[in-house]
Amino acid sequence: MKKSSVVIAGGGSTFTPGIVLMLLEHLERFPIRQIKFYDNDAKRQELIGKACEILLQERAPEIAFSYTTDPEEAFTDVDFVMAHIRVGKYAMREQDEKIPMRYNVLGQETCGPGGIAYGMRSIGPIIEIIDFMEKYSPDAWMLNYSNPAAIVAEGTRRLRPTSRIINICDMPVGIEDRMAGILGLKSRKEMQVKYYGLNHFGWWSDIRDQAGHDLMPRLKEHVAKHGYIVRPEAEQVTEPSWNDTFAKAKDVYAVEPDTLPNTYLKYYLFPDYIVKHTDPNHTRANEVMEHREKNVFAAARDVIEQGTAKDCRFTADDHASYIVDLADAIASNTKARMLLIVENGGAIENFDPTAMVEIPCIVGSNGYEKVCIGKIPQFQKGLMEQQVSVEKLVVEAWISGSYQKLWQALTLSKTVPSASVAKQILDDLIVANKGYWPELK
Ligand SMILES: NC(=O)c1ccc[n+]([C@@H]2O[C@H](COP(=O)([O-])OP(=O)(O)OC[C@H]3O[C@@H](n4cnc5c(N)ncnc54)[C@H](O)[C@@H]3O)[C@@H](O)[C@H]2O)c1
Ligand SMILES: O=P(O)(O)OC[C@H]1O[C@H](O[C@H]2[C@H](O)[C@@H](O)[C@@H](O)O[C@@H]2CO)[C@H](O)[C@@H](O)[C@@H]1O
Ligand SMILES: [Mn+2]
Repeated sequence: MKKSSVVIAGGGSTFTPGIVLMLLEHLERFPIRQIKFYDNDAKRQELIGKACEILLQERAPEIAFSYTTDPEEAFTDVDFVMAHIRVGKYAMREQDEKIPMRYNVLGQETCGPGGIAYGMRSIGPIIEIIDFMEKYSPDAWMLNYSNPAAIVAEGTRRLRPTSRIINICDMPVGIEDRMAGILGLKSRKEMQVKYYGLNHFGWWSDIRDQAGHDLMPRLKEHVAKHGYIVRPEAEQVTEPSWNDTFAKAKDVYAVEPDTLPNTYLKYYLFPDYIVKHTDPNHTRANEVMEHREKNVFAAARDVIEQGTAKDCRFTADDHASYIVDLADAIASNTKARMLLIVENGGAIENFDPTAMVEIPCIVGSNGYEKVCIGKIPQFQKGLMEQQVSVEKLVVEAWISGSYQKLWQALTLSKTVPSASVAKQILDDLIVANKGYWPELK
């Protein structure tokens, strides 16, 4: 079996050690000869790089390993680019979340004005990474987690339409794990799902077991009472803010009980509730800096100080397993059915063919084939048309440097109450994002 070479772009990410652990766990089915890290922040990447160097040396010394900020070194001789960059890092995520709250509008990493601001920062650097890949390893595939995936995907569709990039999200598989828990199944992989929507904006319309039995009725009964909380009677181990999100799915489901919702729909259907329950001075970015970032970097420091990764506290979850499954599906032509963010092209019959939608695809060595969804209901179609227009306007604004288009994008977002509030938020975001956004005229 051919051994693959992988570069992780955003080497200093909190998710990098998890991906390394997952790659090591799956060497039998997805053999690796080389792992490289690439980041534009040498200092941040060095800690994760040094710790992973020790881990790899102990667990798989045959795998060549290096980390660098030099694009030529990073992108030469690779088969897969696994990208998860955060342009502006947590400091800018904090701004994205706090600025809209000044106007009682929700502040979120990928939804509403925060997601729009993040999108405007991310398009350029993602295109730069695609160009590095195509220059130094033209046959490679880029598997992209970098958010906001919906806007990034539309940006790549417009600016690099023939590039070998696949955009993905781990939220549906995270929810599917919970569904499997609710149903008492061993793994989400025992379910075959039909799902459609935009990224962080979708619905399950059909879920069956391997024998073809409909699992939706049992799931609906549970979600109607408990949302996606698997065992409501037990103590919850998930962070409280995520726990609230999984519980709130109960209310999101009540609005449209024919399907099961992605948790992110709460931001669009209950924005007033979100604003009311958000501390404008301490948002999710603060929580992540105080917990995940602190813990991952402390774990890396421990490995470096002790000179061994024997008892290291790195962990891997769905995020890691999903991207490794995707790489494996391409490398080994597994024809796995996976949710990907792809150009609609008629897969959702009554929806814009140029929209980037999240739907099941069959993945193999030639890339992916889309599963046909057919017609979607009016409620979902209406919401998606509004949201996809926001995403398209953001990309249009980035390409043409248009203040007007970005103002329209913010105005059209279901999370923003009026054009005047949209303008005030936009003007604050322009100041905060100086140096990251193209100049708008
Ligand atoms: N698609 C999904 O479902 C999903 C799931 C989880 C995380 N994510 C995304 O993964 C990314 C990483 O998340 P995190 O919380 O670990 O962030 P993080 O800040 O810990 O890591 C991001 C890394 O990207 C680097 N970076 C920023 N700009 C860069 C550039 N232009 N070139 C190279 N490197 C660059 C930073 O220096 C940093 O080390 C984010 O975009 C996040 O939104 C996506
Ligand atoms: O607030 P954060 O940074 O903790 O999470 C934001 C991301 O949330 C989703 O990813 C989750 C995933 O669903 C869960 O299973 C686990 O792997 O953690 C991830 C990150 O915490 C979402 O899909 C991402 O797009 C968001 O960036
Ligand atoms: Mn996601």
